[in-house]
Amino acid sequence: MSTLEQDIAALLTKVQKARPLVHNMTNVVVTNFTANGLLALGASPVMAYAREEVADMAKVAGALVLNIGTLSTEQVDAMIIAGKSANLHGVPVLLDPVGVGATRLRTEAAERILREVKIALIRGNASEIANLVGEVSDIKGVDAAESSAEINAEIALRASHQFNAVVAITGKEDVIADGAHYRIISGGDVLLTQVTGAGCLLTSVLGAFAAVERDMMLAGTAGLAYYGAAAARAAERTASLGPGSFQVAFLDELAKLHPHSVKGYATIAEASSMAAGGESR
Ligand SMILES: Nc1ncnc2c1ncn2[C@@H]1O[C@H](COP(=O)(O)OP(=O)(O)OP(=O)(O)O)[C@@H](O)[C@H]1O
Ligand SMILES: Cc1ncsc1CCO
Ligand SMILES: [Mg+2]
Repeated sequence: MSTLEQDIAALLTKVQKARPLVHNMTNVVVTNFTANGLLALGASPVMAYAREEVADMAKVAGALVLNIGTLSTEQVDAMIIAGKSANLHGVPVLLDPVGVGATRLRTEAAERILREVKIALIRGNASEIANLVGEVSDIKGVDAAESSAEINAEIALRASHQFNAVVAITGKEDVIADGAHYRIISGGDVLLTQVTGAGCLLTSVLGAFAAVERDMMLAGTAGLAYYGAAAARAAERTASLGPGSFQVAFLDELAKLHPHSVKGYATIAEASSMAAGGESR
């Protein structure tokens, strides 16, 4: 195994042993799926929203995940309280900017969160991250328009500079960037697009990895690779049956993940920044 493969394998074991508490402030569509997905992975989910308690919950969590999928102004106020508490106590904060660019409320909420809270990792689809960096990109509700991995890598690098955070853009291929480098992770299955909240759960899964690893580029890479591998494994068994069977099998595969599960099901390609030629190493 390469060093990176060894590092991400060690991280999966760490998540499974530590069972990190992930505090999710997420949307009403995906709440149950997110909790079950985190449990399957081996993490401990908690959802807490009241402004009176979020600072206390974020303080004791391993990671805080902010997801604006069904936001209200009151909820964003509470997210900022939680985020500031997490920042104060060294708890990594992740942002899923669901539907940014689709409405002014969403765009302004994401901008406000990024201004007032130090975000360690942002994960969104191509349209969401493009809109965050001020690129005009088609967004239909919460779903992304088509984009290529190379264009996404460039946008992720830009976003990571702009927000001083690691940025993951997911889609057919996932990219993750830390300002200087990016990686392209291939895995997953198109059936994930038929399961609502596949992206939202992924952000929370990245939260579980971020809880046990301070290097967000490494934590994010591990989360993307294992998530993609679990989906590919589930699709192998259930693609002919449809999205319902796939969703169940996917949860099962998250629960069955072991350090070697990525091999043959997801690949990680490493590259330096586009300015340096974007060569694979
Ligand atoms: N065409 C595809 N083929 C394989 N995997 C895919 C494809 N599209 C998305 N995925 C995978 O689906 C997961 C969710 O990514 P996606 O970009 O669809 O999130 P999203 O748009 O935020 O989803 P949602 O809003 O439903 O939560 C990722 O693991 C990604 O790799
Ligand atoms: C469908 C949907 N609408 C708002 S959030 C959400 C879940 C996927 O992001
Ligand atoms: Mg999403």
